[in-house]
Amino acid sequence: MDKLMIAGGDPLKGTVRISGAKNSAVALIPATILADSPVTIEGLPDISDVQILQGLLEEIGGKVTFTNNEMWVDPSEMISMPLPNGKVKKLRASYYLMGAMLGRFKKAVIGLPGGCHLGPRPIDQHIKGFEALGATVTNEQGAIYLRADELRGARIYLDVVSVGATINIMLAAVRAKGRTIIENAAKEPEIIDVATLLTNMGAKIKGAGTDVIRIDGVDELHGCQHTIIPDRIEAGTYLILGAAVGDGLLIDNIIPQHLESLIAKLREMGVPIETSDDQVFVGKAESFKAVDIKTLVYPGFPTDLQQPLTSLLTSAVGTSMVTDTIYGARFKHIDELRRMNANIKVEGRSAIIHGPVKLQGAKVKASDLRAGAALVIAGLMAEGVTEVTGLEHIDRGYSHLVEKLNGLGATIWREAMTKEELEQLKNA
Ligand SMILES: CC(=O)N[C@H]1[C@@H](OP(=O)(O)OP(=O)(O)OC[C@H]2O[C@@H](n3ccc(=O)[nH]c3=O)[C@H](O)[C@@H]2O)O[C@H](CO)[C@@H](O)[C@@H]1O
Ligand SMILES: C=C(OP(=O)(O)O)C(=O)O
Repeated sequence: MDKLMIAGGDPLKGTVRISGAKNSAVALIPATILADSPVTIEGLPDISDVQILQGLLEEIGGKVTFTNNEMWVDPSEMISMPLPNGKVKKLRASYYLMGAMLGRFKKAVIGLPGGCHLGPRPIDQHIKGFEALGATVTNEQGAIYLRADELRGARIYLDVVSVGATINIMLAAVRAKGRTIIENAAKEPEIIDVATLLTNMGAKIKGAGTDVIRIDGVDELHGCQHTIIPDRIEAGTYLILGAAVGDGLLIDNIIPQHLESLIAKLREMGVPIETSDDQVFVGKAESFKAVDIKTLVYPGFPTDLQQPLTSLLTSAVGTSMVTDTIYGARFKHIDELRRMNANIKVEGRSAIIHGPVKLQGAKVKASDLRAGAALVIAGLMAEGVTEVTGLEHIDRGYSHLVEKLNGLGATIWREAMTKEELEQLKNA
C-alpha cells in the first residue's frame, strides 16, 4: 500500500489537461449493457472506479478492452449474473448496474453500493423509480433483487433531487414500454452526457439537463461511439490549486460553464481568472478574501468541491463558512486539516474557517475521495512535508494525479508504506 509524500511550497505553473468525468464514466460504462452490439467510449479517465466497472462487465460476460482511455465493450453475450458481493462494494456507482440490467434482462441482483462515506446515502428514490416502472424490488442480506415481467413507462416524481436516481431510472426506462416522465430530476452535466450516449444507441430521451425528463421506451438499442465530457470536479480541484499555490495555471480541456459557481466564488475571493472556450487561466492573487459557500444541486456550488475549497479558505483573510446542504456530515477532512494547523470549527452542517494561517506539513489520512483532494491541496500549501494515506480513495477519482502535479512543478511522489505504518493504520 502506498502513501503520498508532498514537499509543500513549490509554486505551480504551466498547463494541466483534465481527464474525462468520473461521474459520467461510471454511468456510461454500465449503460453499454443495454446495447446489442459493441459500444466505444473515448476519453475515459484512468481511475480505479473505471477499472472495477470493466471487471464487473467482464464478470457478466461482456468482452471489454481498455487502452489509451478508450473502452470498447461487446455486450452481446452478457447474462444477468447475480453480483451480490465483491467489486460492487468498492464504488458507489455500481448501483447503475441495477437500472441497466433491469432494462436489458428485466432482472438483476446487485449488492448495495460502496463509495465515499459521507453520512447516510440511501437509494430509496432509485427503488421507488424501479417499482413505478413495474419491478418488484427486495433487499435480501444486503443485496437488491429486482425482477419485472415487463417494464412499463410511468410518471415518477423524485422526492429528493438525486443524480444517481435520475440516471438509474433513465437506464431502465429506455427499455420500458411507453413513456416515462421523471419530475424533479437532477440537472447535472453528467446526466446530459449519459442521455447523449443512450440517444446515440437509439433511445428516445427529451429534457435531460432540465428537471423534467421524458423517455419513450424502445425495443432495442444498438452500439455506437461516444466521447465523454471533461471532469468538472477534477477541473475545479486544479482551479483551487491554481489559486492556492499557482503562479499562472492553465486548466485545459474543460467546459467553463460547468464551473460557473466555483469561478464566481474564486473571483469573489480576489483570484484573477480568465475563461475561453475550453480553458480557464488562474492567475496569482497576493491575498484572498474570506467567503461563505453553501453546496446545492447543479448549477449550485457542488458538494464535491466543498472539501478542496476549505483547504484554500484556510489562507483567506477573515472568517469563512462552508455549509453542505447535500451531505451534512461531509467534514471528515477537517480533523486532518486541524493537524496541519488549520483553525476550523464544525457546527452542524457548517465548517467555520478562521484565516489566514500558514499550514504545516503533517501525517494525515484521506477518509474519502475529496477529503484526499483537500489534503493534497493543503500539503502543497504547507511548510514542510505532508504524508497522505488512504490513497485508495484518491485513486477512485483523480487520473494520474502525481504525474499531472509533477508536470506543474510540484514535489510529490508515491512511496510504499512500511510494515510498521501499515500496522499503525490498521489499529487506528
Ligand atoms: C457516482 C456519482 O455520480 N456520485 C455523485 C452523485 O452521488 P449520488 O448519486 O449518490 O448522490 P445523489 O444526487 O443521489 O444524492 C443527493 C442527496 O439525495 C439523497 N438521496 C439520494 C438518493 C436517494 O435515493 N435518496 C436520498 O435521500 C442523498 O443522501 C443526498 O443527500 O451525486 C452527488 C451529489 O452531487 C455527488 O457528491 C457524487 O459525487
Ligand atoms: C462522492 C463522490 O463519489 P461517489 O459518489 O462515487 O462516492 C465524489 O466523487 O466526490
